[in-house]
Amino acid sequence: MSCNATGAALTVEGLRWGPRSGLTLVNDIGFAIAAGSRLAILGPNGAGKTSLLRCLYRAVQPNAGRVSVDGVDLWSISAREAARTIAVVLQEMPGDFPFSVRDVVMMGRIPRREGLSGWNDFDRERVQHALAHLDLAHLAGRQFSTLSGGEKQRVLIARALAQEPRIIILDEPTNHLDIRHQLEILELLQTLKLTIVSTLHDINLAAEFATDVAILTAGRLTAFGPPEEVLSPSELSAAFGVTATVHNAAAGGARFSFSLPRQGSIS
Ligand SMILES: Nc1ncnc2c1ncn2[C@@H]1O[C@H](COP(=O)(O)OP(=O)(O)OP(=O)(O)O)[C@@H](O)[C@H]1O
Repeated sequence: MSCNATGAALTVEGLRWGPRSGLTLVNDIGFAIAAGSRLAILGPNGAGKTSLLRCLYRAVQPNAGRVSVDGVDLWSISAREAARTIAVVLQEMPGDFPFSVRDVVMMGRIPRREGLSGWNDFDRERVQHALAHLDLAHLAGRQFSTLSGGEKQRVLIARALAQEPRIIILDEPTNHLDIRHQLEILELLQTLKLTIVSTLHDINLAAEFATDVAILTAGRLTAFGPPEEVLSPSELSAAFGVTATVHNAAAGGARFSFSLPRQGSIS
């Protein structure tokens, strides 16, 4: 990753996807974010957040609608070109993965390799840079499978950076992380000039991290916009079926607490 790398604009129009006919998990979704934005996708379990992400990084082809990066339809370019543009950090981590940390980060360079050529000095330099950026240089020789959940997560983010993408898509990147590492990872992502799209379950973290927030409910986009507009008690209460209370809104740093509603208090 070059520290001077820039993000790309992402536009989603009329997006619909389901794994089989009669089952639609992503339903008529549309939004646009500018280059360098950080979009947090929120919503209850099973709302379709991961399914939407899969459409955004070209893991599945939409049944309708389109996803464009800087105005170019993601399905009009090759898979390799898409992989050079979009890096993905997923929740699932293979348990038995016989590679060193350096090898795993090097895998990020695969879409950038020419033909069957081996790694060159530039690839090695990019990997070293990504390792240093995530404070992983001291773990470079360690077997990936021996790392803690938080360390693995940092390695996967380093792999994404080594890819030199314009957009990074992350599925619950703060899972497995203690609060300090959660804040560190989100701060690191904030310092990049790339476009970031991430699902998050922690609404307070999302409020601090995101420039744009999307709320998904039952496969549909029910709210989209800047966090100060979208993250309201009424919107959150409706989406999650809880009672959301806002604190410190006047100080500019809204914080929410949540409780189960008393019967009849949520429509
Ligand atoms: N290939 C599939 N076939 C059938 N159902 C699926 C498939 N993929 C996902 N689902 C179902 O679709 C719904 C949405 O799944 P998805 O993983 O996108 O939700 P999510 O919002 O990411 O959930 P969570 O917050 O729990 O991770 C879930 O009920 C899930 O079980």
